[in-house]
Amino acid sequence: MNRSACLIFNPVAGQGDPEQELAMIRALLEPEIDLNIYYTTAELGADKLAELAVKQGAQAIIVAGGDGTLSAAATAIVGTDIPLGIISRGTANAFAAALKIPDTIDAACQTILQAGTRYVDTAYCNGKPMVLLAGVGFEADTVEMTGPEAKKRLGIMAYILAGVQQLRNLQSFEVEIETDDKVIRTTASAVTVANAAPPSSVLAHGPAGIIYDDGLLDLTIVAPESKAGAIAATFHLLQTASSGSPVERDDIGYLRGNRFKINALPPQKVVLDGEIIGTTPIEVHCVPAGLKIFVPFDQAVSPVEKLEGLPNLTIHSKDSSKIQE
Ligand SMILES: Nc1ncnc2c1ncn2[C@@H]1O[C@H](COP(=O)(O)OP(=O)(O)OP(=O)(O)O)[C@@H](O)[C@H]1O
Repeated sequence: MNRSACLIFNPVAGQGDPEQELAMIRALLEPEIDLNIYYTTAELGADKLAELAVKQGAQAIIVAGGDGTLSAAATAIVGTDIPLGIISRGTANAFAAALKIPDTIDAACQTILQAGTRYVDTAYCNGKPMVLLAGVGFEADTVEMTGPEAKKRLGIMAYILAGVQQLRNLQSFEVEIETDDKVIRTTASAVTVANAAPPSSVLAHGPAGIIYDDGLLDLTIVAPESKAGAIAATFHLLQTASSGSPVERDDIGYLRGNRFKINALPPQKVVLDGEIIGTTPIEVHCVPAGLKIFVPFDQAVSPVEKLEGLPNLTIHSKDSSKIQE
């Protein structure tokens, strides 16, 4: 019997030809997977469609769109244990880059067909699901300056150009960061809390590598004192992001934790997985192993437990004395 999956397809994502892209996805997947195809519309987003797929008991959910579509769908999928297939068709495709999964349609479909999966952490920021990162300050201002027209015209360059423009009027703010065991106060231009981050999200790359399955979040504080310092700090972060080594500058700090409360004065804009969600304060906490995603074979992790299917199975949780059947 064929596998089955719900395919959530955004017909306006990215700069390609959606009809051709859908035809390619169907040609690659349908010989082995029965697809139930849902199209996103301006009114009916990927979050609602993924919610419907979960309710209908989908065996797997495949999302074909940009980061916005993926992020919305993830809202309904976190914690369900339904495997998520990612077919990136957007501008930045930060999810694929951060989670180290292929970003071409062909390779993404092959990855789904191979059926290897692994768990990745997710997080919640002010009650909203977060797969990648929350940026306070500089990054949020950059995203706000990058309009849809510029994205269509320039692709990823639009973000870089907005970032360079933003450096000209670099603002700093007072920030208070609270973890489970300490309160940190400093002056900063950008604070980024990352669960996973592509190399292009340079402001997230203070620590040596952002680990997306360690049950922890990585926080980076960038606090340059001048425009020249900001350029030098950004360049240093670019290097550490590509080499996987930690930063070594006084104006960049980092720490790991499973939850952070961040307050800023004056209040700062906040970008969550590429979308502006409002202003500080924010509270972010990690959801260890919140999503199960299809990954290429060399990254797939064998499950550590398989009990379902055993006869007369009951599992007693020692914590809550709950019985799962
Ligand atoms: N049928 C549709 N018509 C108009 N807008 C749509 C439709 N389906 C989804 N959308 C909108 O598409 C946006 C999400 O697009 P998405 O982020 O996936 O692609 P992108 O902008 O090309 O990529 P990226 O996020 O990488 O820049 C959402 O704002 C959503 O409301």
